[in-house]
Amino acid sequence: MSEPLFGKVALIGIGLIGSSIAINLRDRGLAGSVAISTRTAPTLARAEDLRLGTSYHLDPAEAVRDADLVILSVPVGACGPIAEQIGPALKPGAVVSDVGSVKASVIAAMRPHLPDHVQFVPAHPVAGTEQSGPDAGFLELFENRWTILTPVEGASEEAVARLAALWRACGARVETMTAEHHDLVLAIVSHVPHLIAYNIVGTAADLEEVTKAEVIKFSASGFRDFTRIAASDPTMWRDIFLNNRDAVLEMLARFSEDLASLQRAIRWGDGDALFDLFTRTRAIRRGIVEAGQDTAQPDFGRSPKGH
Ligand SMILES: NC(=O)C1=CN([C@@H]2O[C@H](COP(=O)(O)OP(=O)(O)OC[C@H]3O[C@@H](n4cnc5c(N)ncnc54)[C@H](O)[C@@H]3O)[C@@H](O)[C@H]2O)C=CC1
Ligand SMILES: O=C(O)C(=O)Cc1ccc(O)cc1
Repeated sequence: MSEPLFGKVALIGIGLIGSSIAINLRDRGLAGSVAISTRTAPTLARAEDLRLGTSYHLDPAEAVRDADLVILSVPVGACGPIAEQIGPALKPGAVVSDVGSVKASVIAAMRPHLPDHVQFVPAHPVAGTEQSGPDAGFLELFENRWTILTPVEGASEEAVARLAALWRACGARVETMTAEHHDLVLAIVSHVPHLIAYNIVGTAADLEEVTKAEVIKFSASGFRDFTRIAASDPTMWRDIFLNNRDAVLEMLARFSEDLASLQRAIRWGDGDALFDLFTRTRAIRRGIVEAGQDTAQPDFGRSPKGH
């Protein structure tokens, strides 16, 4: 058990990420009290059954009253409207954060609604699974994974350091960068790969000459990995693509060019071009494994609860 890092923490949204944070706060003793707010009564009741917090509220403004730290764990498109709801109820000096997979548009949507007397430190734990909802969370989710902080101008160093300490106490490694750079990096390492997975599974599902039964029966592990990713939450991913539009389109343009050159290599029987690329990409994979960044991969979809 650690010393509580914050007195009262308010968690708005209690899906995979919110519930994983709640479990960390509870099991590691990181908060004096934890107020939970979510949109629907059944989800709130489930959070209470799971003992994820110490008080439960349908009204987010009620949950954030007197909170020292507020974390929004909702689809990125919901962050602006929630900031508008909670803005007037925030305590002076409170740290306000989120966990959204896109940063610049979330900051633009939230900032106008936050009073000057709070410290806004947006964050993104780069850790997750394809599961969602309050039952999906688990203690180890953030273990050895990166959390990226994108503090806005004017946030105090003390607020950034306190939030970083909380994420480290959850087992995460912490890095700070601008929101724009975050969005570019995540477009290539997370958003475009998800789009590729949604696309290939959709393509396979629409084939006429290959039946769905055959796709399931003969799916090799590569295709199965795509289906896991393509099972990710539709609302969450719709919001990510709508909110990281420019960076995703930029990376997709590069991707399409490279795909066209692979197409050409296959058409013209250019085995050297294929072999050279596959050799380079194999080295990248080995680098990831050597850096210890593959450790969470086997857990994805196989959390301790057997998800
Ligand atoms: N799932 C993942 O692997 C990761 C997700 N994220 C980010 O974390 C955030 C939450 O994602 P998850 O926990 O996976 O989602 P989730 O679907 O498991 O939970 C979302 C929560 O937000 C609430 N919610 C949904 N729409 C709402 C609205 N319009 N107004 C108020 N509340 C609403 C839901 O009731 C639920 O409590 C998203 O912004 C996502 O981009 C970040 C890292 C990883
Ligand atoms: O399940 C997977 O493979 C993921 O990639 C999880 C994930 C989804 C969204 C994020 O912003 C970060 C991590």
